[in-house]
Amino acid sequence: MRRYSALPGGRPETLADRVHRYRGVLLVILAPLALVSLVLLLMPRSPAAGRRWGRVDSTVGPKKYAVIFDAGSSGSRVHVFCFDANLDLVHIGDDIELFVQKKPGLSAYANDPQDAAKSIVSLLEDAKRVVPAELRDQTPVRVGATAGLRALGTEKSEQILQAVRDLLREKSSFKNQPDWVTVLDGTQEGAYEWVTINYLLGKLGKTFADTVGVVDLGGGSVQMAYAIAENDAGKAPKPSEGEDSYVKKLFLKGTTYYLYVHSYLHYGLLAARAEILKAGNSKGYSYCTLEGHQGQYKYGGDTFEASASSSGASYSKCRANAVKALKVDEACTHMKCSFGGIWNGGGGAGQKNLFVASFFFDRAAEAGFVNPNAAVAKVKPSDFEKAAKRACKLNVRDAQAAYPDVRKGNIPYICMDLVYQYTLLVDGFGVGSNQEMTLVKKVPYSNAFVEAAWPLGSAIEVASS
Ligand SMILES: O=c1[nH]cnc2c1ncn2[C@@H]1O[C@H](COP(=O)(O)OP(=O)(O)O)[C@@H](O)[C@H]1O
Ligand SMILES: [Ca+2]
Repeated sequence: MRRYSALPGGRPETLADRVHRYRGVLLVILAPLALVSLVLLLMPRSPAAGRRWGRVDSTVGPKKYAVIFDAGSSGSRVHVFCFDANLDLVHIGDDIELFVQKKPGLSAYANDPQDAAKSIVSLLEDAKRVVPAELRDQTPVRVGATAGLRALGTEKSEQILQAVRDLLREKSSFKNQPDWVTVLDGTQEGAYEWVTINYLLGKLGKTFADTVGVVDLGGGSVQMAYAIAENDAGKAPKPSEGEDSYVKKLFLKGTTYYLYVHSYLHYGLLAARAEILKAGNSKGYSYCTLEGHQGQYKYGGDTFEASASSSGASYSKCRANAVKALKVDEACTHMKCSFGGIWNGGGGAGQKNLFVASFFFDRAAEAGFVNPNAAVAKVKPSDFEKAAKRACKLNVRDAQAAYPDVRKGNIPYICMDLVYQYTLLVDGFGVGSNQEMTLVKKVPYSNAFVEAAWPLGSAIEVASS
C-alpha cells in the first residue's frame, strides 16, 4: 500500500503538492545549474576547445575525408585520407591512409571507355568501406589522370573520363562533380607531389629555403618541382606557346611559396624507352637492350625495334643515345636550361635537398642497391651509374638470375632504364654525380607511412577549401 503524508484538509500530499511547497528551495538549486548548461551550449566549438600543448586533439571537431583516384599511366590507385580540424592526417582504422592499386591504367582501355570505368569499380568499393556511411555524401571523390590519358589525346581521354563521371554519379555515394574528374596538367601534378612530400616532412609553413625539391619519375612523364625566392620568381621566363607557366604561387599553412615546376611529357621511364630507341637505332638494333634480346617495344600505340646488337648492350653507347633522346643540346633561350630548351628554374636553396620518387626507387630496389622494403633511402646518381655499368654487361639469361625481383618483360631494359635514370639526373637536371639525394616510396608520418604520391596534395587542397 502506498503511503502519503496528509495535508491540512486530510487529503494525502501528492508529488505536485510537494514540488509546490518546496518551489523556493528548488529554484535556488536549479537556476544556477540551468545557467551553466546554457553557457556551455552556446560556447563556440572552436578548434582551440581541444587544444593540448598547441595541437588540436584529433578526437575533437569535425573530421573530413577525401577520396582521390590516381589514374596513372601504368595503373589506377585509390587513396582515402582523413583530416582533423587542424588539417593533420588522422588514422583510418589501423592505417593512416587507405591505398589500393590495380593494373593496368585507364589508358589501356583506349577503345572501350565502359571497360575503363569498370576497371576502377573495385577501388571505389574499397574506398566506400572505410568512409563512415553518414559522411559519404559530404566526402568528395576526385579523379586525376596523368600521362597515360594525356598522351591518348583529347577525344579518347574525354570519352574515358565521361564514363568514369557516369560511374561515380550512378554507383558512388560520395560527393561528385563533373569537373572533379579530369586530366591533370603536368605542372598541377608536380605541384601536388611537392605539397605531399613537404607536408609529410613538416616543412609547410617554413621558409622556402627549408623546403625540399621533388622529382617524380612516372611511366609517361617526369616532374621537377622546388620552391624559389620571390624575386627569382619575378624573373622567370615566359613559357613558350602551349607550355604551362614555370612558376605557381601557392599559399600553405600561412606561407606563400613560389614553386618552380615543370612536367616533361614523353620522359617518364616507359615513354623514354621509346625516345631512346628512336634516338639510337638507325641500324635496326639498340645498344641499350641486353644481349640475346630479340623483339619490339610497344608504347602508346607505337612499335619500336628493340632487338639487341650482336655484341650486346654498351654502357657508353647507350648513354650517348640517352643524352641524344633528352635533347640536352637543344637551343636554350633562357638563362639556363635543363633539357629540351626548358628553363631549369635557376636552382637555389629549395632544390638543394632533393626527394626523388616513383620509378627511381623501384629500379634502385630491383638493381639491388636499395632495400625494397625501406620507405626512403639515401643514394647518389653515381649509384645508378655503377648499377648501369654492371647491368649493361649481362645477357638476358644472366640478368634474370642476377635480378630476381625484375619482372620478365623489364629484364631486356634494365641497362637502358638505369642509364636513363643516371642521364636524366646528371645531364638533364644537372644534379652532381656525387650529390646525395633521398629516394622515397613512402614518408614516415605519425607512427605510420604515407605513399609519396601526388594524391595527398590534391586531398589537402580539397580539405582546406
Ligand atoms: O602511390 C604511389 N605509391 C608509390 N609509388 C607510386 C605511386 N603512384 C605511382 N607510383 C610509382 O610511379 C610509377 C608509375 O607511374 P605512373 O603509372 O603513375 O605513371 P605517370 O605518373 O607517368 O602517369 C610506378 O611504377 C610506381 O613506382
Ligand atoms: Ca604518377
